[in-house]
Amino acid sequence: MTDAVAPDTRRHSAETAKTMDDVRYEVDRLDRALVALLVERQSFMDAAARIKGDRSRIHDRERIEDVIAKVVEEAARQGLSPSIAEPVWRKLIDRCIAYEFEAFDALKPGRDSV
Ligand SMILES: O=C(O)C(=O)C[C@]1(C(=O)O)C=C[C@@H](O)C=C1
Repeated sequence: MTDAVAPDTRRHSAETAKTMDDVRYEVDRLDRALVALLVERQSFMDAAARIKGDRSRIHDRERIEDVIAKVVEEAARQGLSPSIAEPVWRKLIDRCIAYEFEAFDALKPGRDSV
């Protein structure tokens, strides 16, 4: 009896993919991995909502530009197109801020600041 996991014979790289089924199998696999990373990122919005005492600190323009600058630099280093990286992260942060406001208000109803 072995507990070895059977290799996934459908796996491809971008170079070995021959059909759109091959491409979509990989895109779906990567999307699942991205969702898992975003769930982890989202969990830190819950933590930020818990830690920030003042509702006005949720939207932090200076930190937003710091995050974007770091992402754009890392995207260039790893080869992600800047025309994907910057707008995707701006939208992601925008949605994370909305989520953080909801989490803050659920945790601290009626609290504008402490
Ligand atoms: O760094 C923070 O203060 C966060 O809450 C995280 C985050 C982000 O999504 O990266 C979200 C809200 C802030 O306005 C800035 C950045």
